Amino acid sequence: MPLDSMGPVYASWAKRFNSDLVSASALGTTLVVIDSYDIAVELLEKRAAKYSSRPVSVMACELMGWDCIFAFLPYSDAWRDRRKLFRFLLDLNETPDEFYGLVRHMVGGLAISLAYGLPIQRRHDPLHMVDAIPALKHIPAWCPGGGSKRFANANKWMSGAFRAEPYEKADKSFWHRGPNGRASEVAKGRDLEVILDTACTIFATSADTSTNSILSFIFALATHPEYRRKIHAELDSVLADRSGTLRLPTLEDRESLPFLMAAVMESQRWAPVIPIGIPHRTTEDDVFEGYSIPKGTAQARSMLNNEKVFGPDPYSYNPERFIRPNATGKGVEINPSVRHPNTIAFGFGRRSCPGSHLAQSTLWLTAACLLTLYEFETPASEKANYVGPDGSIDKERWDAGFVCHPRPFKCEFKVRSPQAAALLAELGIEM
Ligand code: HEM
Repeated sequence: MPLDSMGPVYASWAKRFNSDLVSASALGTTLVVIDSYDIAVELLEKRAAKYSSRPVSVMACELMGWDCIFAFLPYSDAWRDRRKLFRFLLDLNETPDEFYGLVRHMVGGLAISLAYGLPIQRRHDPLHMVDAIPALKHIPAWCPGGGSKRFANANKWMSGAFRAEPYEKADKSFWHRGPNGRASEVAKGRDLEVILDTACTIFATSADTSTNSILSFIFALATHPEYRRKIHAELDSVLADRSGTLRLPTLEDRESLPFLMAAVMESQRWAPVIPIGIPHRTTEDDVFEGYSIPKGTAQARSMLNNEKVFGPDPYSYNPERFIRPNATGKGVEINPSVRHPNTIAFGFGRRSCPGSHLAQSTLWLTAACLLTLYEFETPASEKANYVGPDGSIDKERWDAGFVCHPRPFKCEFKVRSPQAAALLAELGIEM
């Protein structure tokens, strides 16, 4: 059973056995790999009452102390309570180089503000946890045992620090947030454990995932300058006024920037942040098209690199797979007949990602602002380390555990035009 690069391995099983449903057993646990969107919907959504628990991970929960993150809890009242409070907190807010650290800091700060209502300073925040995002990638996705106890102990302090330290600092913000005291009413009626777990879950689940999705996007465009140039032209046509003065993009611009949207969609597909999803676990025996799926079976997915869904060369970065000429024939638009990767990337049914809208907005807005202001590219001397002669990315470049991200890569940023420099100056950012 692979513990690394699971997405591509599971996809290769589906291909080898020519089946959208492949089962494997190890250490007394059965795992079913689903390689079809329709089957995932049928089992994980339509039969959600049976398919919404999680495999018990001794390593993650008991040894590392991550059971405070409700993403790993079985389907239970404890999970329901935390998930309800999570929704409330989101609604309330509505809304190895330097750049690695900056992306981490930005996303970590957003997560802390959401979870605890604390403002985050630009860098070197006294709330140092922002820069020490929990290493979700180390958590074995479904394996009930496994992993070293020494490693687990070394990580256990993190869940304590993530849970207790910021809460103490934010305590007041729960009781005083909002002019009508809505937060106070909701928070006061709940057990402190639920509040601590929910806030810590927001931070733990959003920071690592969003950071990695942004880093993958930067990596994709740093190694594919031809697409970056197309996006720059598109941004200029939408964001510059007649005199050439640029403005920053907003979420309302999404539809007017189809190529940028396709580039974002393709980076989510090409480098899935959670390549096999977080496995679900059945709580009752089931039968699907003659196959028996016993109680306790874990299900993982591997569909984002599926060529039946997304077309040929699924391991190549190619935003064009999502676009088609528009009605005027002069521009392009998103092709609605190709599946949107978000319908897979954020999971299925009752356990699907409750932060998906926030994650999508964060990724799109970061991508749009970065490209409006900067050019970035891997230095020519480094390129051969990342990209093969056929344009494909070396698989060794990915740290492909449970949560996937590009390994540290070199990337040079420069302000892309005098108009971009003027916009930065207007924003008060000194160059
Ligand atoms: C690119 C970013 C992200 C990706 C790709 C992602 C993906 C996922 C996936 C695949 C799952 C498992 C779904 C399933 O079991 O069917 C999940 C669960 C979860 N996600 Fe996300 N996520 C992202 C960002 C976020 C953010 C920003 C937040 C919080 C603000 C968040 C909060 C959660 C939580 C709490 C769960 C557990 C849900 C449960 O077990 O009930 N995620 N996410």
